[in-house]
Amino acid sequence: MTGKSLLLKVILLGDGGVGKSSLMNRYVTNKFDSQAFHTIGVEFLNRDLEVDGRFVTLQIWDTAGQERFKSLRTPFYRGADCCLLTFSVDDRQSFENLGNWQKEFVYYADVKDPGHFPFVVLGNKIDKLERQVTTEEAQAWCLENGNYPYLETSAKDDTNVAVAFEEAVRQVLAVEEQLEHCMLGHTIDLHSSSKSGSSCC
Ligand SMILES: Nc1nc2c(ncn2[C@@H]2O[C@H](COP(=O)(O)OP(=O)(O)OP(=O)(O)O)[C@@H](O)[C@H]2O)c(=O)[nH]1
Ligand SMILES: [Mg+2]
Repeated sequence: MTGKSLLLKVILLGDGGVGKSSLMNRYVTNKFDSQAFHTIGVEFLNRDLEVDGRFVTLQIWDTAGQERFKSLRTPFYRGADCCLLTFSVDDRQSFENLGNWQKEFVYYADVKDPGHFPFVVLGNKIDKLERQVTTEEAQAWCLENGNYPYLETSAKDDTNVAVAFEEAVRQVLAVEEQLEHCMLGHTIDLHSSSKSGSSCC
């Protein structure tokens, strides 16, 4: 266990109305507003947590999903450590737009290696009875598009909300550990006569 707290920026993206602000507010303030207003631009809240013995300050950036606010949200993508691609299970269009959100993020965050960037997909509003997207098709999308973790949440009922943010932290820490491992591999390689040890990057 390390005593130093790590600041991680995670960003919530997805269509207007899927529940991004509700997820952030449920996680940070444990409140739910059934009459929430659309977000204009971006807002952020912090929460401290401990995941697998690591102390983390999670800086959660909540963005406006409506198309007319695109120019207000995209400047805030840079520097994100993890992207939560969010849709609502009762809104098929929001699921079909996941790929556009992924592309928008990669472009404006200037992600150099999208294949290794930690995305997590959230299917929100699972408390609703009338679903338009099944768990299986969401899982299939995640598998095909980068083997991303998929979690089904309800900001209303507080189902899997903490689990979703903890998963985001785990994904970032896993990438960080992989990088450290690669750097260690290179260090060893420099002092070794063999060419092994640098194949992971
Ligand atoms: N039943 C149910 N309703 C939810 C849930 N999450 C959010 N809502 C409702 O869905 C509506 C939209 O939620 P928001 O959190 O404002 O959605 P958003 O993604 O932030 O929308 P934008 O800010 O426009 O991008 C609100 O009326 C919420 O109360 C949920 O898990 N279940
Ligand atoms: Mg919002």
